[in-house]
Order: sequence, then C-alpha cells, then structure tokens
Amino acid sequence: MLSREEIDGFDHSPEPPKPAPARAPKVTPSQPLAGEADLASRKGNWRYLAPEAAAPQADAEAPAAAPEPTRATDAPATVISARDLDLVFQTNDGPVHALSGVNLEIGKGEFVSFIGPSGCGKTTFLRAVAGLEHPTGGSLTVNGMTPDEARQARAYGYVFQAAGLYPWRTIAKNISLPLQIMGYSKADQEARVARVLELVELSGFAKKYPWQLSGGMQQRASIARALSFDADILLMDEPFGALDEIVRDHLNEQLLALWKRTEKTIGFVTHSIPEAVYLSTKIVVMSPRPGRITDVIDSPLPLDRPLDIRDTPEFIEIAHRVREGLRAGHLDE
Ligand SMILES: Nc1ncnc2c1ncn2[C@@H]1O[C@H](COP(=O)(O)OP(=O)(O)OP(=O)(O)O)[C@@H](O)[C@H]1O
Repeated sequence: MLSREEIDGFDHSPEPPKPAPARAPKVTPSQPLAGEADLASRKGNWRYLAPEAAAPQADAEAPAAAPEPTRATDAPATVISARDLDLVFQTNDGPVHALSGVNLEIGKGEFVSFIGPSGCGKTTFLRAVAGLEHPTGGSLTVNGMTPDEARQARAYGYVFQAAGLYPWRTIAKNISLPLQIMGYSKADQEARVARVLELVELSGFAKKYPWQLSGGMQQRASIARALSFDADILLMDEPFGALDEIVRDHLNEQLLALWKRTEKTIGFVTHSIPEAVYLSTKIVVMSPRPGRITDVIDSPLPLDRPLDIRDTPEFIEIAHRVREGLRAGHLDE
C-alpha cells in the first residue's frame, strides 16, 4: 500500500512545512484547471471542453495561441535541472550506484521519456525529482527549488505502475483524497474531481469502485488523481506497463492529447521503444551499473501524432537510434 506521502506527494511529518507552500488557487465549478486555455481549439481523443466552456486564460503562463509545433523547439524555461547527479544506496551487500554523473535539463511543457534496462535508475531519477530519494552528489532543482521544497509547493503529481487506488473508496473519493488532505473545501473538491474525471473521460464512473473498472480505466483514474491539484509536472513511472498492447496504444493517444491540452511537463518511465518515441519530445536513454544517461534524443516528430506515425521513416529512424543507444549501454557493461 502506498504511503500518504507517495499518494499526494506531500510531507506529512508532524511539523508543518516551513516555507508557506504556493497553494494552488481554489476554483469554482465554472473555472478551468490551469493550462487548459486553448482546449476548445484542439482535437484529440480525450474529450475537449465545448468552446463556450473554455475559460478565459486561467494560467498566465499559458501562451494565448501556441502555434504548433513550438514546444519542442523553442528552448522553454527549465523546470527540472540535474547537474552531475549521483545517488548511491547503501545496502547490506555494499553500495549500489543507482545514478552516476547525470546531467539533464527538462524544459516547461516537454514530454520526456526515460528508457533503459532494469536497474538503470529510471525510477530512482523520478523519485529523486519528487524528493522521495535524496541524491548523494551533484545538484537537482525542480522549478528552481530543491526537490523537497518543490514537493511542499505541490509541484508534481505522481502516477505509479499500479494504479494504487483504495478499493474501499469510490473513484471520486480516491481522486479527492489528496485534495481532502490539502484542505480544499468540499465544493472545490467536487469541482476538481468532476473536471479531472472529464479530462480522462471517466465522468460516468465517479461512484464506481476501482474493482468495477478495467485496468486501463483504473490507470486513467490514477492520472486524474495526479492532475487534480494543478501540479505543473506529471511524473509517470511505467503507468501502462501492465496493460495489453491495444489498451496501451489507446492510452498513449489519450495521454498525448491530454498533455497537449494541459501543457504539463511530463517525465515518463517506460521499457517500450515505440511508446517512448511516440510520446516524447525528448527521449533519455539510460544504462545500468552505474545508472547513467547514454543518449538524449530531441524528437523531430510533429506534435500531432496519429498512431500510424509509427510507420514513417522518421519514427523508425528515432526508434533505431534508441535501440542502438540501449545496445551500446549493454555492451559497455
Ligand atoms: N531503496 C533502495 N535501496 C537499495 N537499492 C535500491 C533502492 N532502490 C533502487 N535500488 C537499486 O538502484 C538501482 C536502480 O534502481 P531503479 O529502480 O531506479 O531502476 P529502474 O531502471 O527503474 O529499474 P526497473 O526498470 O526494473 O524499474 C537498482 O540496482 C536497484 O536495485
């Protein structure tokens, strides 16, 4: 069972967090979540707001009309910055060098996938960004803060491989749990739950229990929970790894549409080359013992990506480069 900290990403130690966290503004049912400014004009697979429901700019940072495809190419503001990052676990069998000399910049609005063999440090990196593991060397900043400060400022939502929903709570109650812990009013909770359920197309399932939903739907509920409090960053650790390929394809399309709609910065761990290439603006190839980055590929693919883009020469070329990176890392061991 996940700890409360892992569910909502916040520090539940008895002492209140020192810097007053930048609490997300409360919304009324008529207000959108941040970053949904241009929903009405875009197409995708998860439902979009009707134009009349699309709110006036709620997020001052969101560009009024983002011409495509700019997010991958415009050198956006840095959200996550790792410099010479080391993380060594001390175990009974000796030290385990989970991350070594990791240098990486992730810009606002990027979709960054981490791919590599088991044990190369993908999860450790994500958990370090989330402040759940502590680096033993180098520096790591999230929105210009330490990961601990960023966690207290509610900078990210976290989605795990297992949906991690409480079976005795309805889907709506699972999603509202972090909001409840954060002290949102009941009306705010209800508005936010309704909005994120709509975002992941589960509006009709608020009163169902997790066991009444398919695996893919449970993962969508888990994504909804991570989106509920307006974090700018979404950290996703193999969220679709346990699902069959057809469901996974569908969720990939939906996630891409959701990302474009909300303009989140996403860090996504996967073992699948097609998934990494299909989803990402940047692909980080890693290799184990010690865990390190062997290649960073900025994707030249357009942001509008139908599934059959996977048959294009451009897609195949990037997939080939990822495969070569993985093979080279393997030969280095
Ligand atoms: N809490 C821990 N204590 C000790 N060692 C750990 C801990 N967490 C991870 N490790 C070790 O650190 C290394 C990196 O693990 P990590 O889980 O980050 O890899 P990964 O690339 O995410 O693997 P997978 O794809 O299997 O999830 C592994 O050798 C792992 O055994």
